[in-house]
Amino acid sequence: MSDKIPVTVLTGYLGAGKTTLLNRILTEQHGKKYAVIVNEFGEIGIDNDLVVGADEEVFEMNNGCICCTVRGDLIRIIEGLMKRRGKFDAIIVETTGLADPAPVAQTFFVDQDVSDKARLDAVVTVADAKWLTERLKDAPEAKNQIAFADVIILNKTDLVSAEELAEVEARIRAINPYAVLHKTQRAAVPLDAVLGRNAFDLDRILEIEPAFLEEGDGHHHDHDHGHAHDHECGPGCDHDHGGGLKHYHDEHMQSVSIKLGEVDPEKFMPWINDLTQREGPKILRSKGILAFKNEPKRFVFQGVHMILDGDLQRDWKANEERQSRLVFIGRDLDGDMIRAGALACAA
Ligand SMILES: Nc1nc2c(ncn2[C@@H]2O[C@H](COP(=O)(O)OP(=O)(O)OP(=O)(O)O)[C@@H](O)[C@H]2O)c(=O)[nH]1
Repeated sequence: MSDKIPVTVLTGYLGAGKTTLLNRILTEQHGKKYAVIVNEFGEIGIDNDLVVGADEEVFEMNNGCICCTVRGDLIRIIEGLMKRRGKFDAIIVETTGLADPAPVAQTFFVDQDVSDKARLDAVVTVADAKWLTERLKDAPEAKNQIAFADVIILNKTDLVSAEELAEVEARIRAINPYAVLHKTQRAAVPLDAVLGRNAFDLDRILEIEPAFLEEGDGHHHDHDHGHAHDHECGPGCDHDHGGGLKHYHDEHMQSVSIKLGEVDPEKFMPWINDLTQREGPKILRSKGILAFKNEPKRFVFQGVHMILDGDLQRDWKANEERQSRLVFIGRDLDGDMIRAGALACAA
């Protein structure tokens, strides 16, 4: 048991602060070596590029339905890591904001090879104090992420009043009275609040999810995809949720990914500001790494609805192509309009 490698699953809805927390963990003086596995919604990997850390290795899982392709991918990556044992002290899995944590957590129990060598240390859920209340109404994944958490990081307390904070905390407690909860700005928590918790409690999960340990028969899928449209699970999906929580895949969620060359900041800044102000309610998440003309540093922007952040970060490396990449995630996005607007910012 004790020589099993601990795995921390980092979850939380789009833009809650998972990468912020991950970077905080990785930049702290910990003297440990972590393997980081990220799984991103959207065609162009941006997140893995924003994870800092010279010592860590970052592995990217495929996009897609976490219960099918991604789970196979997760197993494959972990098995690969196991072959190189001794090199890592722990594994951290950052799931997409749209992922249901159940199938990820389940992997550590139902897959024999994985469960022989790795143990789920804790599910850590980052919650956005500003937006969680809204998401609990329209995004079942957000609720499941809270329900499954052993540790909850209630982040972005700077964006809400004391009353709003108390309200969102009460909502969290109504779903999950057990998790240890930390209120933070910029996900500032001590490392030991998140790692090495030995907190995953299978009995509690079986109470809320009685079928958690049951592997499906490989054909039967009764997880609810949120609407009438039938979801085709790919081969290899052996995932079956019985009773307990409802599990959804939000198939209305789209991502628009754009690549272009150098960008003119004089065009880009007003465009992105205007776009996120106008379309902010629909754009749940936006992010990009931009090559501004005549600028040696990479400009990184991050948006959650209409709240935008952006700054110049590290230099472009000599061997790196000066390419701009943008991703927008949301419902009912006008992809053509967004794409045309972005391309018009070319330098
Ligand atoms: N105001 C405020 N902004 C924050 C805080 N923590 C993180 N952010 C910002 O929120 C945005 C999203 O943070 P990320 O850490 O990228 O969120 P994420 O959960 O990894 O996002 P996805 O992986 O896309 O789902 C970034 O612009 C952060 O700088 C906070 O405590 N307060």
